[in-house]
Amino acid sequence: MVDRPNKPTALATTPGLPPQPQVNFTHNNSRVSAVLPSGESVEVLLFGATVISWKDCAGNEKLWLSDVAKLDGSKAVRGGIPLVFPVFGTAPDHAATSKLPSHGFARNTKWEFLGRSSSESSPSTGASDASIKLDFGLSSATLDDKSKELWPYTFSAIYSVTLTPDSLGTGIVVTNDGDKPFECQVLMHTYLRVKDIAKVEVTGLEDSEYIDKVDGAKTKKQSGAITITGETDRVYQPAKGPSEPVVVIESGETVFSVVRDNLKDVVVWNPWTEKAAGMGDFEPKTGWKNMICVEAGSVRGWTALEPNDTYQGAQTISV
Ligand SMILES: O=P(O)(O)OC[C@H]1O[C@@H](O)[C@H](O)[C@@H](O)[C@@H]1O
Repeated sequence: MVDRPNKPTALATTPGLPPQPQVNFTHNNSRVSAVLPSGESVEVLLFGATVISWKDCAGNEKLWLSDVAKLDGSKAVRGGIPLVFPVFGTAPDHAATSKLPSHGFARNTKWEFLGRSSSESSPSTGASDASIKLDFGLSSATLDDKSKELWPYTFSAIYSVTLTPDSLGTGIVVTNDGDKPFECQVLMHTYLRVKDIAKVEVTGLEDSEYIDKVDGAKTKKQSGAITITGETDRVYQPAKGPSEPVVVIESGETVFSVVRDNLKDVVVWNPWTEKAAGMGDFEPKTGWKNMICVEAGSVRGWTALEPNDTYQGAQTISV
């Protein structure tokens, strides 16, 4: 080959364009992470398409992740945002899903990375407003044989994780690709990190009915803001509709605001002392003080999909 002394060298960035979001594959391609030019980042495990980290531009972690969470695909992740599909908890009375593991197979199955798309910073202003969307796919064609046997429906799902400088969005699109109808439930089981649960209140669910899973599944009505003073496991039917934010306030300051699109229910969960002590993958044991799960989903009743029907649901968590 002839050596060319004046050969052009590759440029690290295109001149005139502000820096763009970066995507990296790590841990033997089992994780995908994205960093915005403004410094915010997100990391997603292909196993379960589980978001395991979301950091602000100063590197502060926004999600709670157990110190001993299994990140090797041997168990659903304790923390981050596990995706619950096609059943919430177990449903012994729902024949089609009764045999599935608790919270379904999506959080226990390796998803495929489908690609990224980004919106760029404006070259004219040079503003750091770039965002990135990472897409993941799961379908009956790639599901393991055991799950296929337990839930013999033909489906495809695309899960999108969108990072902007001040928000994280997760959204799912499920399509019935088969010739028989199926029913499903969906939930984004988000573990939000807080400094001290004693100083936390959750607003936006005032006057909403909820099923109290720690009190014999009684139906109750929320009066005022939610505070956490013991084991809490509630399935809310928000009275104000999905665009009314569910807000996590700590020491009087808003720390998270969750807006839902087509996810009609909200689960609020904190295991408190005893339940945390009983979970082998929950560390530190005092971790319940630093987390609150605010889980956007569609879990009261079932979403029925006829052949070719599509269901879409999404949440945006702003900081
Ligand atoms: O331990 P898992 O299967 O991850 O579930 C954690 C919690 O998830 C919540 O969504 C449920 O409402 C709780 O009942 C459950 O305990």
